[in-house]
Amino acid sequence: MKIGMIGFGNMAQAMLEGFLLKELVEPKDVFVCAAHYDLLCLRAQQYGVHACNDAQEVIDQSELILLAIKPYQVEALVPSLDFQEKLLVSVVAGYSFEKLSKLVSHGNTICIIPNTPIAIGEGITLVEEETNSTPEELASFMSLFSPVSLVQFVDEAHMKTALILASCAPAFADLMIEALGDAGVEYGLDRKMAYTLAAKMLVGTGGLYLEKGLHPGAMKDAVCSPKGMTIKGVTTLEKRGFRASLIEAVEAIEES
Ligand SMILES: NC(=O)C1=CN([C@@H]2O[C@H](COP(=O)(O)OP(=O)(O)OC[C@H]3O[C@@H](n4cnc5c(N)ncnc54)[C@H](O)[C@@H]3O)[C@@H](O)[C@H]2O)C=CC1
Ligand SMILES: O=C(O)[C@@H]1CCC=N1
Repeated sequence: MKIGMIGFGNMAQAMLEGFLLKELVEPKDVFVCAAHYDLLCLRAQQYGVHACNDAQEVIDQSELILLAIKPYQVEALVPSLDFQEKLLVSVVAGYSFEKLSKLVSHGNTICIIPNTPIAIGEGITLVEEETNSTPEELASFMSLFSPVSLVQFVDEAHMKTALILASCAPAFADLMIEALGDAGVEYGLDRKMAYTLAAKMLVGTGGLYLEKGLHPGAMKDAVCSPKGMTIKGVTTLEKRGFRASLIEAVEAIEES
């Protein structure tokens, strides 16, 4: 399948890396454009994909088009494009199907929110339930995204909350890896090893939940021995409002 990417920043490159890793597309079948052509050419060369002059050229060359520009760039660009009855898959946060499809000429639309771990085939892709895509188009979309991510269909009312947990929270996890890494370095661990331990701990703890389905509180209790080491850290985090901070972070985005 020939795929196009309008916008070739962090999210587009993460998706492309996942698709290439799982051999879902070949670089010669990928067409990309971005705001700065010279920089685009350099990045496109790194992946072996085609750099196009503009978004219309991307659409001309592709069968399925991914829209990966910033939300504030959508109104100025999308209405000027002719999608030629091809499928547009938008990753733009804050653009529901109802809002985006009004701007799309001659093409069906699926609104999704992926997350950056899609680059290693461990992503989450939230898909807004409302779409005008055909069953064939939906099957094409699934063939691309299900090998690289957990695909979850979500109603429009809950897309924002789901995207905070799936797509914003990787940044929270990164803060945790960085902070635990700093603490490890403070006590003499090599920095790379400290980050690796923290990162693998997050992957394994998440995996344990997904595999066993235990309550997170029960998983925490299983680590805390009576009068042991872990409970001292847990009670310190509770006094400092660790869980409340995470809840407030979600609320801050939700209410923005
Ligand atoms: N970064 C993330 O983790 C996630 C991002 N998203 C969504 O992905 C979209 C892109 O975000 P990022 O990749 O993080 O931003 P970015 O700033 O890294 O990339 C934006 C890209 O759009 C290009 N662009 C700007 N104007 C253009 C135009 N007129 N024609 C063609 N390309 C143009 C820029 O050159 C750049 O390549 C946003 O709408 C965001 O809401 C969704 C889920 C997660
Ligand atoms: O921060 C943002 O706006 C984008 C959307 C979700 C993750 N990154």
